[in-house]
Amino acid sequence: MPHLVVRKPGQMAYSMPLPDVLRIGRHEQNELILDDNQVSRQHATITRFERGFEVRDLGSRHGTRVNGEPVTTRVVEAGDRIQIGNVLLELHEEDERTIVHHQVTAAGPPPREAGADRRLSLLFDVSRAIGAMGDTEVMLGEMLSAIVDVLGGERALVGLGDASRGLVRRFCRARRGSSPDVVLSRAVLEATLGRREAVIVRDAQRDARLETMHRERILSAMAVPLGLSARPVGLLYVDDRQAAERFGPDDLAYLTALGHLVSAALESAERYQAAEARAEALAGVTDEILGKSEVMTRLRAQITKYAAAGHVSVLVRGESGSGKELVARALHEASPRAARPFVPLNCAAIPETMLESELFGHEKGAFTGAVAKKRGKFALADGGTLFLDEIGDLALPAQAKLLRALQEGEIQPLGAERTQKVDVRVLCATHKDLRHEIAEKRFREDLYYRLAVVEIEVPPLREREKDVLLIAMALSRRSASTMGKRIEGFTEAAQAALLGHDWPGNVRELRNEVERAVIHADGPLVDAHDLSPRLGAARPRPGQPRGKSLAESFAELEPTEKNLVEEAMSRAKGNVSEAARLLGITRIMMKRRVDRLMGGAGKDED
Ligand SMILES: Nc1ncnc2c1ncn2[C@@H]1O[C@H](COP(=O)(O)OP(=O)(O)OP(=O)(O)O)[C@@H](O)[C@H]1O
Repeated sequence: MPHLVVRKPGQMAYSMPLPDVLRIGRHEQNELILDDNQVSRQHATITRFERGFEVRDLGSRHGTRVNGEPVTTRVVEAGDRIQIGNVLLELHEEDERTIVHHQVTAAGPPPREAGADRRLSLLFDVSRAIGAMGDTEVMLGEMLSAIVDVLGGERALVGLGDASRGLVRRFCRARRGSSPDVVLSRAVLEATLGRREAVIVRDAQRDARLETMHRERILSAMAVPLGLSARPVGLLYVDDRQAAERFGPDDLAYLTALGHLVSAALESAERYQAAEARAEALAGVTDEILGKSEVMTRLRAQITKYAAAGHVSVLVRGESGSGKELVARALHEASPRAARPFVPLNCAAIPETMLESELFGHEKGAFTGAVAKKRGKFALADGGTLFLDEIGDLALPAQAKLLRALQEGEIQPLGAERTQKVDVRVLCATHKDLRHEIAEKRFREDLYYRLAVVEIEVPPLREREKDVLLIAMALSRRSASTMGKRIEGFTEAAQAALLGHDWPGNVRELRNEVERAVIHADGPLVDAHDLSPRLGAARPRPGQPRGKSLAESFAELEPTEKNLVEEAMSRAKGNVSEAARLLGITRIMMKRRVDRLMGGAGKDED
């Protein structure tokens, strides 16, 4: 069958069967559309006649050449090269080669033949499946079945792998009644995975080199490499054991287009899975931070957001024991620096004279007592995160040095002659109001802006009452398991005591309290008497300001009570029993209140 190999510069060469009349040009009505600015809309024709083919130029602007010569009409035969614009057309009488290799590029020819609708619908289904970002395995399975159906092959396969490892995963579908156990030919693997070429085997039995195909009795096959970037990720393959010449160059072009879609799908699935794994890892990090209250949910979201910006300084504010360090650790662990060290330093716990050496390190003999060289926290945290707790307690001279280190991105150990570059993310925490400290000239404003690029506020436990029992429950289970005990929960009295306390020491105090209670508990439930006596006090009423005695608060209820009693008496037109009914209390209780609050103004109907 005579056919034409079409070679466009920088694109995949392909071949097409020659019809009786082939119109060539830029216009869509042509059988061979060449999108090339040197090609006229109706450029030339190739027409079959008895003894061969004739090329005719249709008055094109840039002309038609055969074997380099400009022509108006010319009889052409196998081996002739027709130049139209920048495109070279080669005429072949028979398919001399059984294997046609093609360079793979993004473009392929439009399939123009019967069955185009089914092909289009397969393309549509595949692209839709990819858009849906569903299960990749299901998508591949469906696509392979459709390839078998649409291209008329026997078996279709997606193999994942590369030239060095071979195929590490396979997905295969076969026509009904055929086995999907495909043994791939080495020639196919070398072409697709090794050289990244598409390959078509038109009649394997005519090529003695294709040993595996002979053995497996495969007659026709096609394969295209998968992978959009330079990295090959596998191949898409289809074969047939019943017929030679099952596939033509158009089929190969079509398979190439499908291969591009599958490659895109595989690459986005890979990115999607990596993103999911990262999100899961992040969730694991913030899971450590217990609490389901709205503020804690917001806090976890902030951590995830700020962690991603792996260089931004964060100031964590909150009362002592509220979880500031826990937040800082989560910020580190969820950040791209997670594999590098997290180095904490409590600025309040280090004597002022030692602070500089703690932060920046010192050389041997830098000062009295410096008997050996020491690396500072900055150097230890290189590539990772330095957590400066109680930053509000840092003395002014140390603040100046810290600012310089942050500005320059380098440190100078005490006694060292040279500075050294460090890549450190600094996270800070404080229970102090740094703006107040700035106003009092105890904290440098420029350092504050450097450290507090973003701020996270950890709320005190008393403001997230919802979390108290939840955290107590989780921590009690944790403590119990380390002590080899079983704790199922807290009695109602114990719960009331936990909720009644206002936790000035925050979660740290709650953790200590729970540990203590678990030690004391005899059964599976922690009771009120297992808790420390200071938690035994009755629960303050909601909204009761902290620090007031119960008696004081109770006294504050009197005006409200008086208003309600007067209102009820007025509506009941002075009838005590009726007023009592309105307030839902007994007549005697009402009478007492009327006497006390209204000076016995009510009518007594008795
Ligand atoms: N939301 C929480 N979930 C679970 N444990 C918590 C939570 N908040 C704090 N903790 C625990 O409470 C203890 C104190 O927390 P952390 O040291 O982070 O507080 P802090 O605010 O940094 O305290 P300080 O200011 O005194 O250094 C730690 O054991 C920590 O694990």
